[in-house]
Amino acid sequence: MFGRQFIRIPRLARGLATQSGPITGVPAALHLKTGQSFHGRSFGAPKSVFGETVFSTSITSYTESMTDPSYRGQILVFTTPLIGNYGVPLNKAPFDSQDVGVVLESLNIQCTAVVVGDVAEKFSHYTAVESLASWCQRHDVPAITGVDTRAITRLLRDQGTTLGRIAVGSDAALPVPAAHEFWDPSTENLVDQVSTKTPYQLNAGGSIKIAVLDFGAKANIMRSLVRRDAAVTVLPWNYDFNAVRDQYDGLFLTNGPGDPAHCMEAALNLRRTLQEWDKPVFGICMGHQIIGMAAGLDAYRMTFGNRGHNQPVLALASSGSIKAGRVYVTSQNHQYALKLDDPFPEGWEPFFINCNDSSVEGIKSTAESGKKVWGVQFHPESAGGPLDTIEMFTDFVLECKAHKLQTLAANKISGTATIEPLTEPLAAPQIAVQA
Ligand SMILES: NC(=O)CC[C@H](N)C(=O)O
Repeated sequence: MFGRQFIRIPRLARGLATQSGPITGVPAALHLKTGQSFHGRSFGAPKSVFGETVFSTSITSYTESMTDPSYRGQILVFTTPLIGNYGVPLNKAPFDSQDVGVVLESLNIQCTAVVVGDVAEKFSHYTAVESLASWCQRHDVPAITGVDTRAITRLLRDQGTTLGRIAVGSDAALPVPAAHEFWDPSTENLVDQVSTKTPYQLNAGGSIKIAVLDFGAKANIMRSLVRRDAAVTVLPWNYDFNAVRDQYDGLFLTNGPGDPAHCMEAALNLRRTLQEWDKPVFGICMGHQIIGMAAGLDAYRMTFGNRGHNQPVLALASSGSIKAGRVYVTSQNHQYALKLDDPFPEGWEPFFINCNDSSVEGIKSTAESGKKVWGVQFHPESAGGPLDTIEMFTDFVLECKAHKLQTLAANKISGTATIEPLTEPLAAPQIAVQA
């Protein structure tokens, strides 16, 4: 009914559109450990890889998702059928006090491979410098198009996250490998592969000092702290923060890939911190799981992880900008969760719960505990949005400032320090959602 003339691209858009890198036409397949195969064409690196097959329901931000270190070891299936239409930006920013050296979430593609229904062969965006295909090829990441991602998603939604293989070229015609041949990324400490090896600083002149334990941080977490005038010191995931904690006004624990059980060392260090130190602590995703483990909760592997930018969570308690009884739409990427123990460990309470599957989405220290500790399973800073909970960063920074002021005032009374004036109120965060 709709002839070609009705979907013609206007002249201007045609001018902006750029040819993609080559879609090779080489055969490729997704093989699942459960025996199913999906056949399509390769548009990425000409090699075969194993990984954990997961799906994301995000409609935008394929570039942010693919550079999120939490996707390490995973074959990422996008449920949105057309991927690649706005290309890939130049992933470099000045490494200075205002930014963290990258435009996306990290410098490299972090997922093991991508699976899309229909890769865009032309792209158009004012920041784009290359196509999704050429980006994958340059980063040696296999990618497959022309498969029924709806069927794959329905399968994963029924049987849960499944180990898989992207087979490219002649491998695509081979039968599904034997079960024991599939590589299981959860057996490895992936955090150790993506965490910084040496400490580094951002925005050294900031008005409060935050230590960040890096489990595989998304760059937008650092930006969200720096934009609120925090001086940020990024430490390796297993750094013993207790040795340096007196220098800081707050502690932040980032997201990160894989099974949190591999990071028990960090949870035990944190347990001591929480017992002996009363400054604010905030954790996101893996960081939230580590806080929970330090508090005595168990983490478990979910059959169906949550990945996408449309996960609704219900606040069970009020704190700062968060109001009990409200539902917030959040960005998520996780396979593990904290158990909803009843009763919760003393001094702790559930903060958020997922509206779809009732999993724990956040915990916090109780008012009676005298502590200021929060962990959330979702990503308040999500670069692809939504930003419903972004003000949790402001809450954290303000709590760090308030604690600093109280300590200085107490020391002044005891004659051991002078009071530094608080800097002017925090400017409204300037968060630009990247295309
Ligand atoms: N984004 C994250 O930090 C993920 C946490 C953990 N790797 C999980 O899958 O649950």
